[in-house]
Amino acid sequence: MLVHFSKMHGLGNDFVVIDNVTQNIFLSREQIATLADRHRGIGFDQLLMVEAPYDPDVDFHYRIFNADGSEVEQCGNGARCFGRFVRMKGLTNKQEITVSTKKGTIRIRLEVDGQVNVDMGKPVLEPSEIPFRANKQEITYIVRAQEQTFLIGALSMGNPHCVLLVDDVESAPVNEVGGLLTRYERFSEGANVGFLQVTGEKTAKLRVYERGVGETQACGTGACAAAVWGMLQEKLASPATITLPGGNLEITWQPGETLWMRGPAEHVFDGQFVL
Ligand SMILES: N[C@@H](CCC[C@H](N)C(=O)O)C(=O)O
Repeated sequence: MLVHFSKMHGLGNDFVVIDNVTQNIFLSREQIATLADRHRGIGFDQLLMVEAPYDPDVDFHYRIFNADGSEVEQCGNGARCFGRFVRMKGLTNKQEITVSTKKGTIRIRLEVDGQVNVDMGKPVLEPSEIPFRANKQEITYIVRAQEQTFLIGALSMGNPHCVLLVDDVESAPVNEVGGLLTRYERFSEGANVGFLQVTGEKTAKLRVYERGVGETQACGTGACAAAVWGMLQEKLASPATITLPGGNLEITWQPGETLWMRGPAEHVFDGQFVL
């Protein structure tokens, strides 16, 4: 069987996108991990599946798989590529698309300048919903892992995030500490680990060690989570420009409101593989 796909990226966070509205594809965890291999497969950080809606109030359903084959709840850079993909493939002619995901519904707005703005929903701060095992309703915690102590922010954008404030993001131990905290026991589902350096009232730099992948060029939900954490601590103001290794995202949020994430989405090539 031939599977048609598009290779896309959002700030270098790269994807294989499969139209499962007109195709009927099932991939096992192992098959996804093999396809994600950058030496023996196509190579990608996440695989995105565009599906027909289950709910009549939305336009599409969106499934997301990490490079290790695990299915996850949300992907911000992927959401922008999803919006560009469904328009490019003629699956919709709408400028604003409503999409259900494993955790919640997002709204994707295709703007005239080519940027894509996504209503990512409300950040979740309750520990029981992150899912972070803590009993206090706070978002900054002191945690100990492998005899080291960290001050972390823990919150969810549908998927779980941990954020650490650093003085210099370039020299931050992203692989070492990211690799440790992504599996930290109090995150029952694991976590994406962001290293945030605030550089101005509305600017910050960020590197993210993604759960199920490792460090990526950019993490959209990571930028949302880090911006929210910075704003709640009054270290950052909205709208904030978050600079990731792959480029900039603009995050607009006020407490109690839904969060908007704005940035680019690029198509690289179309291809086919045999299943
Ligand atoms: N790259 C993504 C996040 C993808 C999922 C993440 N690795 C997880 O396991 O939650 C983004 O742009 O948000």
